[in-house]
Amino acid sequence: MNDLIRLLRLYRPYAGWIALSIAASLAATLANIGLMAASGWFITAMALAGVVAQSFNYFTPAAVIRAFAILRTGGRYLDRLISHEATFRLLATSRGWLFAHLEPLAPGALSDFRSGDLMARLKGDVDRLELVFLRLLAPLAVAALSSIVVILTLARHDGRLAAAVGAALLVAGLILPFAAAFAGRGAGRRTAEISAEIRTSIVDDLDGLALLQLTGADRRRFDALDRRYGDLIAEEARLARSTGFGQSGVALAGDLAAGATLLIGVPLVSSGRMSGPDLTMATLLALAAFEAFNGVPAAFTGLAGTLASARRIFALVDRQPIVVDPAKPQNPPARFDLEFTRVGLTYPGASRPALADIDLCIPEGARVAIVGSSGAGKSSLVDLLVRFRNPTSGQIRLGGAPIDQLSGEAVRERIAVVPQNAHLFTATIADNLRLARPDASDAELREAAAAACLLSSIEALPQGFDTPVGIAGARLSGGEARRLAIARALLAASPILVLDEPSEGLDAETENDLFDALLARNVGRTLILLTHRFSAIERMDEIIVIEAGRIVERGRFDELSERDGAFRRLFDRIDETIGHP
Ligand SMILES: Nc1ncnc2c1ncn2[C@@H]1O[C@H](COP(=O)(O)OP(=O)(O)OP(=O)(O)O)[C@@H](O)[C@H]1O
Repeated sequence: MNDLIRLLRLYRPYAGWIALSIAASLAATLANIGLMAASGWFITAMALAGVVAQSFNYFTPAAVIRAFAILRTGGRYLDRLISHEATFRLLATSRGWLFAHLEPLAPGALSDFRSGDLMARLKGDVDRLELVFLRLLAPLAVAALSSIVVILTLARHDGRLAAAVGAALLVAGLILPFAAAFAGRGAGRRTAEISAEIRTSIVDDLDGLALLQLTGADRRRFDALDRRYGDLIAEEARLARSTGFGQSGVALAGDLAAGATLLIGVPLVSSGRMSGPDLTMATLLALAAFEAFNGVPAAFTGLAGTLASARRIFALVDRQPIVVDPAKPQNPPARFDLEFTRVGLTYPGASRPALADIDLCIPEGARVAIVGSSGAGKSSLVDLLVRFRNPTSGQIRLGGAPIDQLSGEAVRERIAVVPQNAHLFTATIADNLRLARPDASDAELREAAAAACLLSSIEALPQGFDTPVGIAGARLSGGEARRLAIARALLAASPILVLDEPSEGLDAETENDLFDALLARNVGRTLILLTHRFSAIERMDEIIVIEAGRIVERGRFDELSERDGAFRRLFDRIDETIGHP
């Protein structure tokens, strides 16, 4: 119930549109009921007049029938127009609203969601939200309001007629749909869950299709998906049976109401308390009133699925971001020295800290390499630096300002990071570069590409900077993709540049050229390298060695190489594994 109320609150900005749509739909439904009833009355009255050879003014009823017919058509057209407009507005804002909640959660608070799952929530689950409005709220309101009009009209003729039809409407409008919804509630919820699971799997499988083929797991995954589709069809069949039970119940209630009208009305006509045409009108009025209830059982059985989708959306919206910006962020500093004071980080649920007692000062313009074996804590350090996470203890300062007093955006504008698997968008090379600076000129793009040793490769392409990079950069080699990501970071012109294994996948010559270019073109800019490669480390001002989350050694390359310490142990190990000179 709480979920339903919360869902209805989402509709509040559209209360006007919803009221308009209900008004148009009500006009069309009443016109339809009126058309049936007036036509019945008219035909019976004409027939009776013919039997007794009496003159009959057919102009007025004919005009009323025409008016009802026009109102019905116009009302239906308006109803479709308004309800679609309201639905699209609702969908557009719901998706925007959900995305606005998602954005501050990335990356930390979303790390346990698969991208397919997020996609399923943003698409399928949001789509289902409209159903409450389109199939439940509006039809139920129209059915209830039109029933009141029908009951009041019948009550003017005879109270028993009104009571009989009212009772049947109550059964058709509430009791049967509730029974159908109760019978189908499990199937409705499971339909939403299985649909979301299938969407998630499809996105995952498509992402990893090449790997699935390589490992021969594609057939197994396909069969598993097929089985889930089988489950979905079975649940939908169950749901359809419940809906069908509800709908046939509504039709039966309508027929029973018409029968009851005749049962009560015929004696009234015989005793002269009711005219023949009025009885036809009352009978058709009762029958037509049930048409408004046709969609109600489906709306009720669909509610469980819609609420399951709403719960999946609320679960996302209710997540708290890992890092919250200060209410009043400080002005960004003018200098860019980095200072870590006794910084520690323990991931939730972890038995040991990923980082502990990190004391580190990187002056503006310094060139520093941070090295350590896999899992030592290098990426965690960078996450803290760009405020993707807060340290569990200690403090980080940028230009003297505690970074938790700065907005995340201000920090990230000043610290550009190129992670190991930097994402490239499915767009052209130029589009990917301009993500960092939309107003960058062509000359600036060329300069950034040259600084990342990528210009000659781009110029060799027939479409140059307008070459599409393929899905997530699939048309580029690993080394090219990495250099494109570096060029993008260089274009951002942030005073601090952090590169995670920038030369991975490059041959020795290109690697050398890349570091020559990076060092020559970024004088004055702080450069932090996370790397295992000697050619890069040798040229850095300082090397910081991390082991199990702690700084265990630091110094210049020649000092550390001579010392029999952690640095030598680390690189002896790498030499053994990759046979580095
Ligand atoms: N989101 C997370 N939740 C829990 N533990 C994490 C998380 N991210 C990293 N860790 C753990 O923290 C430790 C440091 O990981 P980190 O990714 O910082 O290492 P790294 O030095 O960057 O490794 P690599 O060179 O392989 O990228 C590891 O033990 C890792 O398992």
